[in-house]
This record gives sequence, structure tokens and C-alpha cells, in this order.
Amino acid sequence: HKNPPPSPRKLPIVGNLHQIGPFPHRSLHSLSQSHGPLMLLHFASAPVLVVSSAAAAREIMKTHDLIFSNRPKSTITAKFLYEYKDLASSPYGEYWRQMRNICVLQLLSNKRVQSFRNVREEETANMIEKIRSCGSDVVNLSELIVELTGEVVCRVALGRKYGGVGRGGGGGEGRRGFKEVLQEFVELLGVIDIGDFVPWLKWVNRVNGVYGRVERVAKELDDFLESVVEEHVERERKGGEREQDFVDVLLEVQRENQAGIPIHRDSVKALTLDAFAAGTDTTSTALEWVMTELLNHSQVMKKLQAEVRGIAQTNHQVTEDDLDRMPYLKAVIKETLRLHPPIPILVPRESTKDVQVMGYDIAAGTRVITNAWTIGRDPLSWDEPEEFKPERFLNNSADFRGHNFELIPFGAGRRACPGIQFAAAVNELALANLVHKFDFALPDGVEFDVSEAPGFSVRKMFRLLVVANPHTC
Ligand code: HEM
Repeated sequence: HKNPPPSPRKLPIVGNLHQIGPFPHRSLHSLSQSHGPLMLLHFASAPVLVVSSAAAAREIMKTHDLIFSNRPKSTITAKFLYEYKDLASSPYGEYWRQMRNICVLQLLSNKRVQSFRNVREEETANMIEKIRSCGSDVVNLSELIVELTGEVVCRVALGRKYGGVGRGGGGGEGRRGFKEVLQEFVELLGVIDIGDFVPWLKWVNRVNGVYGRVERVAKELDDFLESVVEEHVERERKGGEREQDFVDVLLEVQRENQAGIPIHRDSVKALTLDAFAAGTDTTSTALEWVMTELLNHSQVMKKLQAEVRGIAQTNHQVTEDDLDRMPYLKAVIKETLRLHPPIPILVPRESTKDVQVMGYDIAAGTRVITNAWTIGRDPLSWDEPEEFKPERFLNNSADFRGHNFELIPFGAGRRACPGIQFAAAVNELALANLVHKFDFALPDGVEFDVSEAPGFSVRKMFRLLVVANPHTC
């Protein structure tokens, strides 16, 4: 190719892999400081385009979105998601289009998200009760937030609680609970598999046992999902009215052949798994960082509490109707997603044709990594980018729905996250209730800390421990 983007020097065999540390968004950030907003790396011999500015992201996810709408293949993902039968990992094409329609129009539409309002309200109330029951003891807020999003996704997707014991569901002898299996699933999805870049190195993860674990966990997940689907089929046969969960909706789409192409049981299971793979860690990570920033910025916390308490007053619960009148709360969430996008380097894309971007030639089959973390801190786009200042969003219509390329925690374009509404609904309600009911402080002797843990979605390294004093209006 005649005019490739700038590249850091690479080593034989590994290419630039040795320059990527445990926090890829930070390693790529430093490299982009010397090589520019569009740079070409090599993971072993595979070309990887790294996108580090709003202007470059716009070129990829808007101007040339069609060409960059593929996802790279991955051995581990293929094993878990029934050979890419879900939405997130599916290659761009007719199958993806049909699955995307099902997700956008059926599973994650505004109307459907609204229909689960009672689930969010109940689970939020449960979390508040658990905090209250701790009295003046230390509360592990991170754990409660993870539990909240887990329970909401579980009830919405499967129509049951995590802890619900059923066939294969957790109580059976010698069987692990669904929750533990899911944890390992999400952890394994985050493994960087050297074999994806260097086929002759596939033996590494075979020998060290990663592929073995993937096989085992995939089997456990499949057994469990199979039993859940069977339960739903059985219940449907018996009839009766109730709120449809994701599995019900998918079985209906399948029965009535609504998708345009026949969908099989594997597609039902794969799409259900996407809710867990893409929707749980991301949502809880966002809320964990919101609370962390608030604990470190007492003026912001006070202002937020004044807004929420002014509207909800002495009501028992802040309701979803109240949220529309809370612009500061929404600004706090946006500002957190700017500084802490839960998936800082987004989900990788892949080009399907040769194309020119910003005057550089990019070959077909190039993997694309967009560093949303760097973009959110770019001094060209943001005034005092390192400061946590939700006020910046009060007189600014910028949102995170993929129109403003300075703020893209959910990506943009054809493959943008279809779960934005779902995540916002969970987090806004939980946040409003947390700050309405309690005044938070760090426990004695606990230092404020913002270190990050390695992983695909970047959580805090140390759990957020707080003391929660009940607030009486
Ligand atoms: C704060 C929470 C969340 C964040 C930060 C987030 C972020 C993302 C990102 C960065 C992408 C890739 C976008 C791209 O390639 O341009 C994505 C895709 C996706 N997300 Fe989310 N997400 C969140 C919540 C959810 C939820 C709650 C669900 C579902 C219940 C969900 C389902 C999906 C799916 C299915 C895709 C793949 C779409 C496709 O490939 O066509 N996400 N998400």
C-alpha cells in the first residue's frame, strides 16, 4: 500500500504487541501522542488501525461506516456464541441485519425498556434496602451495583432471578450457579488470544488451559440456556398472561418466522447471551465510576442531591417520571462516561474493502480499535479535559448517542450500541435513589482511589467501600 498511516517501529514476529501493556487504552494513548490520531500497528503480522481523535472516528464510523462495519473473528467468541450467531460478534451481512432488527425493534426498543420499569424499581429498592440494613457498617457499593445490574438483566432476559434455582440453574448437585458461570464467561471473553493474530501460536491457549476452560464454560452455559428455553416453551404451551422476557420474545419471533430468515435455537441462545456479555459489566462499571467520582467531588454530590431531593422530596422512591426533570443527574452520568468509558477501546471493527481515510491507504481486513478514552480527554475538544465538571454538559446539547464524535462510549454508526436506553434507564434510576436516600462518605482509613483494573470493561481496581448515612428530608 502506497501511503499507510504512521506506525511505531515493530519487532519481528510480535509486531507491536510488546508495546501494549495491561491497560491498552493507556498504551495506545501514549503511542498516539507521538504517531497521531490515525496510526497503524501490527499485532503479530495482523494490521490494526488505531483511531484516537473525534475527526478520525467520524471518518471511520460515519463517512466510511459501511466499510468498517465488520467484526474480527475470534476463536473464543466463536465457541461461546454459537459461531457468531449473536449480534455483537456477528460478521456484517444479512444475518447481522436481521439480528440487529430483532434487537433494536423488539428486545431493546424504548417500549420494551419501559415495560421492565417495575423490574428496575424493585431491584433498585432491594439495593437501597441492603444498604440500609448495613447501618453504620462499611458497605461494598461495587458489589451491590454489580448485583443490581445482574439481577435486572437476568429478570429481563430470562424472566427469573440469578439465585433462582431450577434445572441446571444453580441449585443442582455439584453444579455451579449461573452467576459464577457468567462471571467466568465474561472474564474469558476478555482474554486476548494470541492465536487470533498468529495462527501457529494457537497451541499457547490450548496448552495453558484457556481453550479447555472455554469449552467447559460454554457447555455449562448451553445446558443452562437450553433448560431456560425449554421452560419458556412449556410455559407458553400452558398459556396465561405475563410480561414477556427476551426469551419469550425471541421464541415468538422464531415461531412466527418474523425475522425474514429462519432463526434457530442457537440464535435464540446467542442473542440472550449478548445481554449478559454486552449489558451487565458495562452498565455496572459505569455506575461504579459515577459513585466514585461523586465521592471525590463533594460539591458535585451536593448539587446533585439538591436536584434530586428538590424533586423527589420525601417520596419513598424516586420514580422514572421524576428523572426527566433532572438535567444535572444526566450531566453527571455523561461526564463520567467521558472520563471512564466502560469499554475504553470500544468493540473492534474490521474493514471489508481497501479504503482511503484522511489521505492514508487502509487495506481490506484491517482491524480497527477506537480509543474512546483518549477521544474523551482530547484538549482540542474539551476544556480542562482531566477535570470532572458535569456543568460542561448543562448548556451543551452533546450526547453519547453517536452524533458527537467527541463522546462515543457507546460507539456510533451501524454497529453502535443498541442498549443505550436500557443502560441509561437502569443507571439513572439507581443513581437518583442512592443520592436521594443517603449521604455517603469513605470509611475511616480508606483512601480515595481511582486505579483501574485490567480487562475488557475497565472497572475500578479496588471495590468502592462507603459508609451510607440515611438522609431524612
Ligand atoms: C453503559 C453501558 C454500555 C456501554 C458503555 C456499551 C458499549 C458498547 C459499545 C462500545 C459497543 C460497540 C459499538 C461499536 O462498534 O460502534 C456496543 C455494542 C453492543 N452493545 Fe452495548 N454498551 C452498554 C450497555 C449495553 C446493554 C445494556 C446492552 C443490552 C442489554 C448492550 C448490547 C450491545 C450489543 C448487542 C452490541 C453489539 C451491536 C452490534 O454489533 O451491532 N449494551 N456496546
